[in-house]
Amino acid sequence: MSPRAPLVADAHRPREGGADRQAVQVAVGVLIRPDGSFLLTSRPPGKVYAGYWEFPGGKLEPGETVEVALRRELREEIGVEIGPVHPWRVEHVDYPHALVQLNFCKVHEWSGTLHMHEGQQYAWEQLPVRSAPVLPGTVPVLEWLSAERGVGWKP
Ligand SMILES: Nc1nc2c([nH]c(=O)n2[C@@H]2O[C@H](COP(=O)(O)OP(=O)(O)OP(=O)(O)O)[C@@H](O)[C@H]2O)c(=O)[nH]1
Repeated sequence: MSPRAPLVADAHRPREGGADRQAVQVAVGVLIRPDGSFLLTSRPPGKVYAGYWEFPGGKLEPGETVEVALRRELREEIGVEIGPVHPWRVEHVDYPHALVQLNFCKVHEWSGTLHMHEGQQYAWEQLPVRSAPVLPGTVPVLEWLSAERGVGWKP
């Protein structure tokens, strides 16, 4: 099966790194509470798409697996130690600033108290989400969750 074509964000803007740039690997956590609510965080000031809402996570460092990177990112960014990591979906997004491969993982167990170490905001969300705007690469995840839950919702 051929890989799905990347989602293209801000198509009118030039692509940094040219057309054949390598995908940057990103580990992303979908933290889900027993009542089905899930955690969204806002991108910190100073980063691309600052203020946009996303699932917490970040880029893999050299030699890291997705799981190792996710554990590190969630410890660093939101102050929790996560339990089992369940790989869920992979998505490519072609942004002006980078081509990214988003490795979404579900997480149902964690310890520690949420603490936003980078000045983010957070929200435990249900569908349809109230937080806005949502990062382009995050929108499909909300559609997948809607489909899984049988909730008719389009952004
Ligand atoms: N964490 C996260 N990143 C996402 C999501 N959707 C999405 O397109 N991305 C993209 O994936 C990339 C993640 O990079 P990042 O800047 O958050 O990673 P990082 O924390 O390692 O940043 P830094 O080390 O550059 O400061 C960004 O290009 C971001 O736009 C999402 O739901 N969560």
